[in-house]
Amino acid sequence: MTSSTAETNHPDLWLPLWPWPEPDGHKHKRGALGVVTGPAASTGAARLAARAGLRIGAGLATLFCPPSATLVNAAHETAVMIKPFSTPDALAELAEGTRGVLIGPAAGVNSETRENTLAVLRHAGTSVLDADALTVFKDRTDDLFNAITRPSVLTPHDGEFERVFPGLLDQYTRPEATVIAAARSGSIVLLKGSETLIAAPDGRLTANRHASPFLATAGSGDVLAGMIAGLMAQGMDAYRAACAGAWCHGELARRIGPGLISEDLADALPALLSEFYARRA
Ligand SMILES: NC(=O)C1=CN([C@@H]2O[C@H](COP(=O)(O)OP(=O)(O)OC[C@H]3O[C@@H](n4cnc5c(N)ncnc54)[C@H](O)[C@@H]3O)[C@@H](O)[C@H]2O)[C@@H](O)CC1
Ligand SMILES: Nc1ncnc2c1ncn2[C@@H]1O[C@H](COP(=O)(O)OP(=O)(O)O)[C@@H](O)[C@H]1O
Repeated sequence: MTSSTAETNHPDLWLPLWPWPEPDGHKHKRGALGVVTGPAASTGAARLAARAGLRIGAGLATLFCPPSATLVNAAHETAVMIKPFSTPDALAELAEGTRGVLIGPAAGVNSETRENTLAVLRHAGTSVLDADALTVFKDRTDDLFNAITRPSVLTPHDGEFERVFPGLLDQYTRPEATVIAAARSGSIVLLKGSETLIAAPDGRLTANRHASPFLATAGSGDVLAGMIAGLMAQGMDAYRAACAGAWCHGELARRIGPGLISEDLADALPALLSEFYARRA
C-alpha cells in the first residue's frame, strides 16, 4: 500500500458535515471541550489547543489543570475557562461535563499523565490523545488500547508513533503502518508529517498533502489536536474531524506563510470559516 492508494483529503469529504451552530442554539448545544494542561511551567501547549478548539466552534473550552497551574492559566486566558483537579477521578468527573477532551500537549512524561489519560478515556464523550499522553504508554500499549472504547483520535508524530506502535514504521510503508495502528488501537490514528495520514480501525485511509513546511514550528501540532478535539466536541464524526483538522491546519499555514508561529493559526481561522460558511447549500 502506498499513499497513492489513499483517498486524498479535500473539503468535499467533510464540509457537508461541518457542525454549524443552530439558529436557536446556545453555547452548551454547540458542545463543551476540555483540554488538560501540564503543571505551572508547562501550560502553553494546552492553551494553544484550547484556543484552537474554541475558534473552530466549540461553545465552551475549559482548561483542566493541576492546582499549581491555575494562576498561570488564569493570567493568560479570557474566553477559555479554567478548572483545577487534583486526582484522576476528579479529572474524570470534569471530563463528564464535556463532549470531548484533549490530553497530552506538555502534560509531562510520568505516571500522573498515564493515570489522567486513562481517566479521560473513561468519560462518555470523545477523546483526542497527543504528545505525552501517547509517550507515557511506551511499553504499556495494552493498557492504552484496552481503555479505548469510545470515539477517539491519536495524533502522533513519528517519534510518538514509534513509542506506541514500535517497529511498524520500519516494517511497513507509512500508509500501511497507519492502517495497522488504527486497527490495533481501535482508534482513529493521524500520523503527522509533510504528508499526514489518517486511518480508521475499519481500514479507511486518507492522505493530507495540503500543508506547508512552515508548520514545522513548536506548538503547531498542539493547535491541530485542539482543532480536531473542538470539532469532535461539536459532534462531528471523529474520522472526518481528523481529516478536516488536517486540511484546515495546512490551509491556515499556507495563508500565513513565512514567519508563522503557532499562536497565529487559531486566529486565522475566522477568515477561513467565513468562506466555508458562505459556501453552505
Ligand atoms: N509551547 C509549548 O508548551 C510546547 C510544548 N510542547 C510539548 O513538549 C513536549 C515534547 O514534545 P516534542 O515533540 O518536542 O518531543 P518528544 O518528547 O515527543 O520527543 C522528541 C524526539 O522524538 C523524536 N522524533 C522523531 N520524529 C519526530 C518528529 N516528526 N517530530 C518531533 N520529534 C520526533 C526525536 O528523536 C526527538 O528528539 C510535549 O509534551 C509537547 O506537547 C511542544 O508541543 C512544543 C510547544
Ligand atoms: N515539512 C512539513 N510540511 C508540512 N507539515 C509539516 C512539516 N513539518 C511539520 N509539519 C506539521 O506540523 C505539525 C507538527 O506537529 P508536532 O510534531 O506535534 O509539533 P509540536 O509538538 O511542536 O506541536 C504536524 O501537524 C505536522 O504534520
